[in-house]
Amino acid sequence: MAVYTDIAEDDLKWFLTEYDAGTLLSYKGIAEGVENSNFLLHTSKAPLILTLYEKRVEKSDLPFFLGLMQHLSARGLSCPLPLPRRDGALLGSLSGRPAALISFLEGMWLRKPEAKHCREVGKALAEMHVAGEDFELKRPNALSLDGWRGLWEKSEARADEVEPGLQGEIRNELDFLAAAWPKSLPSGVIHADLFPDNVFFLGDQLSGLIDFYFACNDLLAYDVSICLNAWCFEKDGAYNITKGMAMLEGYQSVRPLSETEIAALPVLARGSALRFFLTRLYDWLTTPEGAMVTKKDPLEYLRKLRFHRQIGSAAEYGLSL
Ligand SMILES: Nc1ncnc2c1ncn2[C@@H]1O[C@H](COP(=O)(O)OP(=O)(O)OP(=O)(O)O)[C@@H](O)[C@H]1O
Ligand SMILES: N[C@@H](CCO)C(=O)O
Repeated sequence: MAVYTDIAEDDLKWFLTEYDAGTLLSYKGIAEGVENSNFLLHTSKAPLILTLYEKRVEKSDLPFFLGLMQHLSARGLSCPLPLPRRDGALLGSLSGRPAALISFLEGMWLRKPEAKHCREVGKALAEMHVAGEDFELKRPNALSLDGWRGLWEKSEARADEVEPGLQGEIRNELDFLAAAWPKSLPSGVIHADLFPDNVFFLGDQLSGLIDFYFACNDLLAYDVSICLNAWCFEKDGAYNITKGMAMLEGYQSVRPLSETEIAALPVLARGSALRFFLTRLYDWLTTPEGAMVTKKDPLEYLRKLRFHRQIGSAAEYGLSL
């Protein structure tokens, strides 16, 4: 579930008076998601999403996330649009949490994406990268090299409980990535978490991107590698080159990758696999048994990391070089 904070109906009604959002007809908590508390609201005007930001989200980052959605939406990207309050602010407060109302996006996320969907995702990712070019706010990626090391240090002592030998393997990986990480690739605003549950489709048509709460400034091709990891592997752990090819073609139909970006893909994919391995490992080791949050399997990302280690060139991802 992801309703960490409950809301009282009267508080919500009071909160809504700050907006031109109509009167409350109904509301319910949304079970999906792990980071924040989300509610679906029906008002006399429109369906809306209410998000209460929980402790892992820095309040000082919220203007970046909400401003980015506004910016991308103004440039034609389909993503939730934050509703301004009557005083113009995008952020309010409810049940002691920072809170925002955002537009409801029609569609569903795909449990079994196919190559044609991967192509759409690649294209939408590139469109987001282009639309983000003139976004003025900046947010460094807290989950890049330095952040990985910090996260690892919190889990390291217990890592071998998850798989024997992990301690040495991950230490070596961090050292490798610190030495090999590309320094001068094109950078800009990246989504940084564009997994299937953050992309909505209506039929086969992509209807929008959600969940910009990891968005930041980083290497654009790193975002591509996140999507290859999240979309192009099968449940049995095998890389699906047809999906990879479709995703990369979709991306390059909007923003062609440079030769240096292409050459860096295997290293970037190792980094992004490690990033999701580490956050999942930390959650795995720290989420108490019985908590109502579904823990995600860190080993899925360890297997992906091992796959990228034996990649010889980006052609193996489905790129025609
Ligand atoms: N704008 C929106 N329109 C429609 N549904 C939405 C919208 N925003 C969120 N949702 C619903 O709420 C769920 C959780 O949202 P979201 O992924 O942003 O939460 P989160 O807690 O930040 O999750 P995550 O674990 O992915 O970081 C989504 O899967 C979707 O069902
Ligand atoms: N997409 C992340 C979780 C939310 O950020 C994962 O699958 O580990």
